[in-house]
Amino acid sequence: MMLTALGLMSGTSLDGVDVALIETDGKQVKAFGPSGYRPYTHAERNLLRQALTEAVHLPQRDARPGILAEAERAVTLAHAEAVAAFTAQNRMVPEEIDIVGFHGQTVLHRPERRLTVQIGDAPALAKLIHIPVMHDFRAADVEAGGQGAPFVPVYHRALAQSLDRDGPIVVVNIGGVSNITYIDGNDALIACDTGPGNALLDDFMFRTMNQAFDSEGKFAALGKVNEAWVARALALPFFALPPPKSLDRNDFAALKLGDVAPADGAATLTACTAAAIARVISLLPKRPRSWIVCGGGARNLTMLRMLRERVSPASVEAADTLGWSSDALEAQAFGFLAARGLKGLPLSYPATTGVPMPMTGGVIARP
Ligand SMILES: Nc1ncnc2c1ncn2[C@@H]1O[C@H](COP(=O)(O)OP(=O)(O)OP(=O)(O)O)[C@@H](O)[C@H]1O
Ligand SMILES: CC(=O)N[C@H]1[C@@H]2OC[C@@H](O2)[C@@H](O)[C@@H]1O[C@H](C)C(=O)O
Repeated sequence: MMLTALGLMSGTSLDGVDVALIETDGKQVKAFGPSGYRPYTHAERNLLRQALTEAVHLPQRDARPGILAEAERAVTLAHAEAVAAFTAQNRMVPEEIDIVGFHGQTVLHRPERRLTVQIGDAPALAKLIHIPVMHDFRAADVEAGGQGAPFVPVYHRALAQSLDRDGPIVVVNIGGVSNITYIDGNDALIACDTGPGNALLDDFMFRTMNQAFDSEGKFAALGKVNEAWVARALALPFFALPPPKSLDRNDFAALKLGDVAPADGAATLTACTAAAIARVISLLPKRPRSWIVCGGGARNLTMLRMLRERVSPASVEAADTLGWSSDALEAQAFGFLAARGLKGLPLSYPATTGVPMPMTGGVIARP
């Protein structure tokens, strides 16, 4: 049975809520619907940054001490507004949407402690938008000993099935953190986080240039890469670990550039992200022939160039050039995952998160 699923994603970049509609049976994507975006206000972004700091000490996933309760209310309301604006703009009524996939906002990710925390009140959201809401996608996986991330690989696989090209293919998501899905026919689905995405670069641009990000990678294009610094960063043990593996947004926050010219710093951090993605090649069964890039990093032309240089002679394309949506892809993925969760299909596998057996997940809150 085909479902109309609305995915809601608030990623580690803390920029806003992505909304996307898809029609799917949880196996194939019948159609992409419209998508939308509700940016966080400055106040909300600050609140989320504080929540991330406070979450470091969380003992369990349902605890909301201090500012976390306020941050959770803000996340829930921002998502309710995002859905209301989306349905109004597309002249839809709640009855036309079968299920909402609500990722929430990750504030802490510590799979080694069997702990991953996404804030957002799904029962409250369901009541506000009058649609059943699936949430807590990562919890069952982490409880069973999995990494709890990445979760988009099953969606990457569904999209890649419609492509007519020789494998292996890698789909790369460059968000706050970067992750990859390796697809080689029906035989292999391997996934992991690869290292930093845009988060270190965004934080650096904010500190040195008072800008939220390096638009199109124009600033990094003016700088010189400190290759020795990149090589030292990539010597950290995480990069040599085989997949599956995952990261918290702030796992590399201690990587400091020291005293550098801002453009050189931006170039070096951009190169670090590209090099960390390319580093995964030696951990995969075969050398990928084709790289498809999605997430906000796909708009960073310097990032794409640096990745191209490092994975050559394989091709590197932005997902949009294939008719996929770089921006809406993760939100679509959580709509797709909600449909899979409703049907009891696996969301994660031993080779995507390290969970001992294919695992379904998600919890439903009804209005
Ligand atoms: N035009 C652009 N030029 C360069 N970089 C951009 C552009 N637009 C967005 N980005 C980068 O992409 C980031 C947002 O990416 P995205 O929305 O994929 O992240 P996310 O979903 O929050 O993260 P994650 O995948 O880690 O959950 C921005 O913070 C910025 O660094
Ligand atoms: C714990 C968590 O929220 N992880 C995010 C983060 O952002 C990118 C990368 O790290 C990925 O593992 C994951 O998001 C995507 C949507 C995923 O689960 O596939």
